[in-house]
Amino acid sequence: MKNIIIATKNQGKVKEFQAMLAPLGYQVQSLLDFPDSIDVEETGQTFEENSILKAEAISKQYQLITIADDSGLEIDYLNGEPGVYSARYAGPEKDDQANIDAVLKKLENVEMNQRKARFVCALALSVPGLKTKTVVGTCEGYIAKERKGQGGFGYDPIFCIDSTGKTMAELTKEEKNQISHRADALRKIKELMK
Ligand SMILES: O=c1nc[nH]c2c1ncn2[C@H]1C[C@H](O)[C@@H](COP(=O)(O)OP(=O)(O)OP(=O)(O)O)O1
Ligand SMILES: [Mg+2]
Repeated sequence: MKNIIIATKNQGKVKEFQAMLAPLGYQVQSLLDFPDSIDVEETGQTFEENSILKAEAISKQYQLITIADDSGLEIDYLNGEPGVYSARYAGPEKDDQANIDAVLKKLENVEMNQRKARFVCALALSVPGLKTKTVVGTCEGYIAKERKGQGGFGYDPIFCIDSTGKTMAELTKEEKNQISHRADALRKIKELMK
């Protein structure tokens, strides 16, 4: 059995990594299983920098193979906001509903053709003693005018996928894990893990 720590406390991410990595024979743990894990401040300017900070701190603390995920939403009309501030867009409480409200408010009266956006996921793979590797995955879409769907987490209820017009929250778990930014990044990092 191959053990791996996902350096996240986000339950939504944990479930997706478990669903995507278990079929490959990985035993996935997260920081929810390590209550004494150090709190890593996300001081980077990019998703990639933040993913490296989180992966290296945790792989060092436990001397285990670690993947960290730093991800978020980039909205063209807002010049890439909320970007690396996605989790804290409406304040330090990291409240998904308040974050969605903040985005919808900023895009009030903005036409459909100007609501283009993408989810971005940077993954950093840190193996004790080796140089950290990173990959970036994306998923293109646009911001809906209102919430739709019950699945997923974070901004999923207002993120429409280009091809279907459904929001990410209207997809099944299996569908999301085929097309998401996280799935895209994971496919790339699997190549590096071979
Ligand atoms: O598939 C997704 N579907 C919807 N929203 C998403 C997704 N992926 C990231 N997001 C949003 C959630 C949060 O607002 C931010 C991540 O922030 P980010 O710092 O990477 O994660 P976090 O603070 O929740 O947990 P942690 O740092 O412990 O991994 O982007
Ligand atoms: Mg975070």
